[in-house]
Amino acid sequence: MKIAIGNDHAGTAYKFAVVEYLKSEGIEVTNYGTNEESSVDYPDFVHPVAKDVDGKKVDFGILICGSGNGVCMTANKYKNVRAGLCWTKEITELTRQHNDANIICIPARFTSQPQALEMVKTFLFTKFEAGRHLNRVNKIPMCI
Ligand SMILES: O=C(CO)[C@H](O)[C@H](O)[C@H](O)COP(=O)(O)O
Repeated sequence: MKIAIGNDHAGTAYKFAVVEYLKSEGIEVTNYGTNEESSVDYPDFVHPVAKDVDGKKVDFGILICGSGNGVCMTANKYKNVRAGLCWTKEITELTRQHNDANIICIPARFTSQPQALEMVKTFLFTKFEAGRHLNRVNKIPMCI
């Protein structure tokens, strides 16, 4: 499995914890996020992740900022990206099972670090249910 990860200054500490977990599992990860806690602009660290997911260079993306919303909005500009904002294990399961999300967006300022790690594990290993959900996911891209 190949993963791309990105974060702004609000997500730096959580990013390091997530990368450590991924590496301990033998998962290949490309880190596009800032490694500093000084203020940066989140889109600069989202576009490379979204491009890799959009171009199917990686299986999944992980994005972390303060609220999770800015990274999510940016990533969802890409045609083949389905980025889901997750704040509980259950929401994370649903974003994979029902929405076939390929990027998880984590709000570092509104989740604990153990919770963020639990969500990452859940996201990577929960399968899309397809069926009725596939019809709906296929209707997401804009037709205009
Ligand atoms: O919400 C965000 C983007 O919508 C991100 O959470 C940023 O991390 C947040 O905006 C950063 O805020 P700061 O006051 O500049 O640290």
